[in-house]
Amino acid sequence: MTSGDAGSTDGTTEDTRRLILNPTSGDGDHVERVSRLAATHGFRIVETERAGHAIDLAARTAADGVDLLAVCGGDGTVHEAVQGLVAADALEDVALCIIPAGTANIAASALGIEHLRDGFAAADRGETKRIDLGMADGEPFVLSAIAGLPAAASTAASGGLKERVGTLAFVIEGLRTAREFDGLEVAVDAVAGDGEYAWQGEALCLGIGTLRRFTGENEPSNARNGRLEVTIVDRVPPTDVITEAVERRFLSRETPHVTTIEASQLEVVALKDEPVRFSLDGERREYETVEIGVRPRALRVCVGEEYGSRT
Ligand SMILES: Nc1ncnc2c1ncn2[C@@H]1O[C@H](COP(=O)(O)OP(=O)(O)OP(=O)(O)O)[C@@H](O)[C@H]1O
Repeated sequence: MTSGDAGSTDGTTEDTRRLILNPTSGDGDHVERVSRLAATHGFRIVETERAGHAIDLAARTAADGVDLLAVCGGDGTVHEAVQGLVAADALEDVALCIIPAGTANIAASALGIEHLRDGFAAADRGETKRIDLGMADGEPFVLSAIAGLPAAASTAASGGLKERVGTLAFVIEGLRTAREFDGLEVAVDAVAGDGEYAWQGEALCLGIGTLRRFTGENEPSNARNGRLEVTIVDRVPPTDVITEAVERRFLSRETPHVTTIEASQLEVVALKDEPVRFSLDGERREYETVEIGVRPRALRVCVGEEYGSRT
């Protein structure tokens, strides 16, 4: 195994497949198994040694001649690896394959990769798709940018709840876990398909999704239309949100307190003195003003068979 700070290849082995391994993600019991699978599937491993390390490790892959980068960890590790590829301008040279070993693994799951083995199988099948990349003030995100709910809520809502009420389940889960909640006073200006869209007021939450969707069916987004799914939930009592989530799911009805638009870019401005706290793929960020856009189909990813046949 190569240490995290190892440089490029030693010249004696072909190193076009590399795997960044976060040994601390999930419950941390995946290292041995992943090491064995990586060897079988021809990946050279580099382990992360600290938070943020996957950014540097990914940034140097293209220069080292890597064309397939596997990332083993959860959504946070994937987020960092993509940051590294963007920083090195390497999105065209290096395809990404997620090997799920985190707590929630929302990105892997959205791409049809549920288990470690599925990740390696996807790498071997070699089918890649181009997916949209969200950008928040220049920082890429794969899944979503969420404001207004505690960070814990931006991980997956429980499967059962999601089955019952659809993708808005994450809001309900957030309300359940929030001990105190201040609301979110923001102005949102978006460029939508049919013109400009402006919203201002107090929201319960704001969800901006690429691979992740917040309303509609339980299916994940295919993240290939060059647009962000923007969902604004007004500040209303939790019971209203639950009712509306159910109405949306089962009656496909537009509901008064949940606004969904598709936008190619938007600006979010905090209307209070304090910055707005966002979760970018689960990583915490704060902004007084943030420009959020999308780079259409900028990221090449390996996909599971089911995703491949669906899109
Ligand atoms: N060697 C390391 N030591 C400590 N922290 C690390 C190390 N390598 C990576 N990290 C940090 O671990 C954090 C959590 O990783 P990640 O989000 O991938 O897993 P998770 O939280 O278990 O899963 P998920 O995000 O899917 O719920 C990341 O923010 C990353 O910066």
